[in-house]
Amino acid sequence: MKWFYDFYREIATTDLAHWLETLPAHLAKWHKEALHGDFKKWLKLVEQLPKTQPSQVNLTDSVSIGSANDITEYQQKQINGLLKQFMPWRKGPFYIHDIHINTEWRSDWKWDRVAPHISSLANKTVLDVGCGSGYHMWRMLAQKPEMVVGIDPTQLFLIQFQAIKHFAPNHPIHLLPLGIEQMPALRAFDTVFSMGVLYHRKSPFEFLQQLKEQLKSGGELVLETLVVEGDENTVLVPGERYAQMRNVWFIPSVKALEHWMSRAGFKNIRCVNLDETRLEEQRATDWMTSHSLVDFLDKDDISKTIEGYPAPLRATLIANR
Ligand SMILES: Nc1ncnc2c1ncn2[C@@H]1O[C@H](C[S@+](CC[C@H]([NH3+])C(=O)[O-])CC(=O)[O-])[C@@H](O)[C@H]1O
Repeated sequence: MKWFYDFYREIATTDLAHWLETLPAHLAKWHKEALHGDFKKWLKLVEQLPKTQPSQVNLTDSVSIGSANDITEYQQKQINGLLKQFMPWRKGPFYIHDIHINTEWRSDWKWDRVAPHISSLANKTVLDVGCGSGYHMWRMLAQKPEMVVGIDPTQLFLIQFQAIKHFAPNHPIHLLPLGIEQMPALRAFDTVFSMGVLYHRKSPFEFLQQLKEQLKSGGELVLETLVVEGDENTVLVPGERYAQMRNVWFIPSVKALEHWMSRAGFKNIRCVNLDETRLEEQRATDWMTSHSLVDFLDKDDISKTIEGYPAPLRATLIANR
């Protein structure tokens, strides 16, 4: 697939070149499987997006590409209709020629909590593990890194990412449909982000190790995850569901997570932000019309999930390899 060939060319002469020993085989396998389902239909729809010439790309305080004045009314309707085919849009918001993709999550609020605490990304090589539709990668790009690479195994997120990238194609930003477990130990990234993924992993220590193996010596890990109140020995392992999510395994306290990170060999570990998820941050919209946070909390006491666990509390921790 052309997207991936472009990426191979871009990394061939960089520290990421080792990746080419495994990546083509993983993507070839993925491609064979993907072309059976919805992905094939989505791919055709992405190709129907009209080519436009955006007059501006603003990534500093939003992800905003082009304005309505750059295109005809007909094109705006066409773009809107095609983008709606990629619902549900969960992570954003995006503004494409003034079409507001009002996503379920205000991912910009998470970025506002994280960004003040990270080292500058200028001229850096950056990995975002579990990047979703790539919203935060676009915001990272505003700091002029050398390259931003995201990995996320969810097909719809790859399509949403490519739909956005269609309107701003010439930026060093790539999404690959991989899980972290498919990554060789590259030790080549200056900064590795992993936001909203740790609690989905069955083995958090293995996950921390996998993140560490992507970093250069001295490189920075930015880890954002669900936490609970408690001491070094407090960890919530919920039942089948947590806030209706099925695949949630470990929700540690900040102290426990710091301890885990230290055992995994990270240095200079610090928690830079702690925040309760507000109902306004995750809600149903015209672009994601099904259930959202309000339906996942106890309606008589929103400090609890409907399963009776503490409501989502998220922490950002930063550390170095
Ligand atoms: N093995 C895996 N390897 C990599 N990614 C994975 C894996 N398994 C699942 N994911 C991906 O991790 C992301 C988690 S969402 C966070 C998005 C963004 N970072 C955010 O901070 O808003 C949070 C949530 O849905 O709870 C999804 O996009 C999965 O496809």
